[in-house]
Amino acid sequence: MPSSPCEKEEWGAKAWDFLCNLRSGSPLIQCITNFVSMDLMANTLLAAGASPAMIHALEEIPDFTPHVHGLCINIGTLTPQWLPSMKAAAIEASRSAKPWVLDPVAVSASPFRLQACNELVDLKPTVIRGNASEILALSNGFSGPNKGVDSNHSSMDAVEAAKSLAQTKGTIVAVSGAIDIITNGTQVVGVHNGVPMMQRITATGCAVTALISAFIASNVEHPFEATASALAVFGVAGELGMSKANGPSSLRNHLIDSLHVLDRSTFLSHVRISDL
Ligand SMILES: Nc1ncnc2c1ncn2[C@@H]1O[C@H](COP(=O)(O)OP(=O)(O)O)[C@@H](O)[C@H]1O
Ligand SMILES: Cc1ncsc1CCOP(=O)(O)O
Ligand SMILES: [Mg+2]
Repeated sequence: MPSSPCEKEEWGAKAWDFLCNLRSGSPLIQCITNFVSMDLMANTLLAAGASPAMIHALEEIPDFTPHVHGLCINIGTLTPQWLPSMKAAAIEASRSAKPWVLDPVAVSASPFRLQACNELVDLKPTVIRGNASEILALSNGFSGPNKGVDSNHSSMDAVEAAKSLAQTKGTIVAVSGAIDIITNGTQVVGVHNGVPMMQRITATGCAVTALISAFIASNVEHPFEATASALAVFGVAGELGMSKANGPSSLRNHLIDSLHVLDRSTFLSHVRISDL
């Protein structure tokens, strides 16, 4: 549904303010993530103005996690050895009232992964962000053949699954895709930013999940709006980067550069967030 000019301006201004809060506060974000995404995730957080720390040893969680502003947990290269760290960090974040985000990468790939994800969801993430196939699988408890870490569904196919997951688990759910969907179980918002070539760079989904962690850590009173804002900022950076890129490899660099230099008027002229 196209947004009215007033609605568009309100969302744009809000999203820009949330980015300013992130830049001025420079939140410390702990990421327990897959080996593929560590570099892009850390560079995305730095370009946005946050401070990333990829710290995942179980022995370090009690010392380190109480001091972070936000936490990002991503099961992309999950092994039984990593799961206890993820759970301990999630428990510590909840105990110290720090927001945290779960990225259920390839959740349907195996019963082990689905079970691990369900256990993490029970630890009450502030936000779950996945692609459409992942949110459909997590919401429906489906484990079976899918397209690995990539999606073979459109985000719009997962609106009802996302709402149901948000309602039953009491969390915010974000489904990325051509239109990013954000829901708390009742309200549903769409972000119409980004370019299709973002799917041709590995770990862009992981990176935007980390960016959501930084946005909600910097705007703790408004996790729903901050989640939509993070997706819009990342999408706009992708659009600006695409105007200079020749393909996925240069887009990756130009997206990071665009995120770093993003200014208010450029952002406001590109942002497209609306109620669905
Ligand atoms: N067709 C598309 N058009 C515009 N942006 C897209 C498209 N597909 C994905 N994106 C953007 O790429 C980023 C990664 O999303 P996605 O590819 O769905 O995640 P994942 O890598 O976890 O599968 C998100 O910011 C999303 O908005
Ligand atoms: C390719 C791959 N394999 C395991 S994790 C991973 C990265 C997935 O990144 P994204 O979910 O952002 O596409
Ligand atoms: Mg992903």
